[in-house]
Amino acid sequence: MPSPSNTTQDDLRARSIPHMTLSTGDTSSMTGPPPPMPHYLTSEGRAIKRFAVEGNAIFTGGAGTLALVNARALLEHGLSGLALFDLDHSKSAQEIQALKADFPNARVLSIKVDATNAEQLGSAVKLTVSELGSVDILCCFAGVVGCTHAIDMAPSEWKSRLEINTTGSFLSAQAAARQMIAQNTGGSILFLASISAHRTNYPQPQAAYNASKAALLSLKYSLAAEWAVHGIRVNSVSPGYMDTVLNEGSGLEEARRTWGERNPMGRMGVPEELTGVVVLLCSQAGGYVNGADLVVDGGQCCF
Ligand SMILES: NC(=O)c1ccc[n+]([C@@H]2O[C@H](COP(=O)([O-])OP(=O)(O)OC[C@H]3O[C@@H](n4cnc5c(N)ncnc54)[C@H](O)[C@@H]3O)[C@@H](O)[C@H]2O)c1
Ligand SMILES: OC[C@@H](O)C(O)[C@H](O)CO
Repeated sequence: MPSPSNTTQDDLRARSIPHMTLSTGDTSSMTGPPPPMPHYLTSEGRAIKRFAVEGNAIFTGGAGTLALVNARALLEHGLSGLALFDLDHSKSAQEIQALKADFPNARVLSIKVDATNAEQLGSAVKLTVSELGSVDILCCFAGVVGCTHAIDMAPSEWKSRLEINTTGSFLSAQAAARQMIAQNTGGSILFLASISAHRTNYPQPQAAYNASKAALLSLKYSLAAEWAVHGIRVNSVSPGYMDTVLNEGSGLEEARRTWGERNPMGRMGVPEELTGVVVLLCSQAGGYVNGADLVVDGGQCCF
């Protein structure tokens, strides 16, 4: 595994734009030919489907509602192989069987992995590579929410939200990026942030969840900057209130009504409404999107 310990930001920048120095405005500083255009921008490549998804993808939280809907969308756009990492696949066994039946030409794996455990992640990435051949896309969907007033929150609850939502996403990205760098193929990494990273939710109190998701917005900048030199893009998606099990349950009936009323479109989102940006970020159409966060919330953040 390459060791980044002696690599500075300047080294990385020099390697990523080797054709020019870092002085501004003076075109005489161009010292060589510009790098070749990515193949999908060449005249030959323009004919290809820009929203085609190539290679193999890992989804953490892979038995969750949003993960399964978005994994299906990637398969519909050409994904070759899929590895669903989750603590518990039993609750979604039927949906996973349906994916396998609907895409008989794709390989679909379910692997029990705790996304907060670096060792388990490393082993699961190795298993994915031995079964599918490569890791080209990582979508970090593992996440947990909880509604507790900050004043009452136990340290254990605070730590648990950050451990799964933030640390888990970082460790998953690190494990996948190590593999992508070893392959020398580049790749796309996606964090599931939330509008909770941008705004405080109303009416439910969820300070720990919000902080854990806001950290992902910062993390994707750092990783996008560090790993672009390896052809790895790192972005995030911030959904608003989507109608999934995460937002069901006793005590949330009133909140669900409020979320709809405070949305310019007057409703929560349905999981399929997230797939457009996920396909974009995982396909060549998103080839120059790096370090970005795309909000999909029906306008909830307008107010
Ligand atoms: N549903 C929404 O409205 C909404 C909005 C914004 C962001 N999100 C985010 O989207 C992601 C998916 O949400 P969802 O609605 O599909 O929820 P979900 O509960 O259906 O899916 C989450 C999955 O993560 C898994 N998981 C939890 N901890 C894990 C761990 N340590 N290791 C591996 N897997 C683990 C769970 O088993 C579950 O299958 C979450 O990160 C959530 O915070 C959801
Ligand atoms: O902010 C929207 C989501 O992150 C989340 O679904 C919600 O806040 C959980 O109650």
